[in-house]
Amino acid sequence: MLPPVKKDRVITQLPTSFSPNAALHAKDGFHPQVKAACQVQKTDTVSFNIAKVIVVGDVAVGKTCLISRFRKGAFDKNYKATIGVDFEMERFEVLGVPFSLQLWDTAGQERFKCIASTYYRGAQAIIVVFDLSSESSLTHARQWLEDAMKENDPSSVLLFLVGTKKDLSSPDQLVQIEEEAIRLSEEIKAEYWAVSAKSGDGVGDFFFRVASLTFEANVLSEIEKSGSRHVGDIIRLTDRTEADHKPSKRKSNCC
Ligand SMILES: Nc1nc2c(ncn2[C@@H]2O[C@H](COP(=O)(O)OP(=O)(O)OP(=O)(O)O)[C@@H](O)[C@H]2O)c(=O)[nH]1
Repeated sequence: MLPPVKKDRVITQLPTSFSPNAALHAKDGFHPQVKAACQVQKTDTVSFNIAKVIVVGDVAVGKTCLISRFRKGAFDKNYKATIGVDFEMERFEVLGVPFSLQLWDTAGQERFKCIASTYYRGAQAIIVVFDLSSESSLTHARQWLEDAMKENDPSSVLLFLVGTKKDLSSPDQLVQIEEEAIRLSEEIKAEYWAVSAKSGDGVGDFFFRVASLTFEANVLSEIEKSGSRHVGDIIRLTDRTEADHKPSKRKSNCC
């Protein structure tokens, strides 16, 4: 039996995007069909609803710190490279329905890239991270995205472009790099966010947005697949047990 979802992980409304290109993603709230499906479902019939999220980007851009800041509210200034992939699960409740994000933190180091890429498949969201104080990490973002997309269906994956280490840049430096980041995010149809794992700025809002949008996409996809007119069945159709989604660390011979 899983413990109840923490009170500060309860989502009742679609969080606003604080992205500078928010207009691109503006929505009044959750899709009406999603709200209807959630209203009639009985939470005791629901076990787990899960979205796989992969986090990619250059070495030391701050992928691990971004996840730790949200999950543990902590920031570690010492760099410890991710070896291959790390996996974390964060539980939410969205519109009364238990929902989890499987967060796959992949290594940015070239020598681990091959191992990490074997975990890209089946993602519902891809978070491409770059460092706001490093132009080259933004230039490489496109390649990270292309590699991650090779393993996924572009029509069903949500994309986020996240600039980290906002605390390190002056407003003038930020304007310059953000211009390019916003241009890229519009081109690849990603939501752009600027955050700091050190101060926590934007981190919570960002993950709440990821959880809400992936939840909504999951339910809508089930509605479409089932063609069901009985919205009460939708949530039950999307039920997946946590056990069904336990990652199996596959061995790879590719590196
Ligand atoms: N000032 C500042 N430093 C940060 C921030 N986020 C991460 N760092 C620092 O950047 C370094 C790398 O952070 P990580 O989170 O380990 O980077 P990573 O992208 O996971 O690295 P790999 O696992 O090698 O791919 C660490 O020394 C962090 O303390 C931030 O928001 N602000």
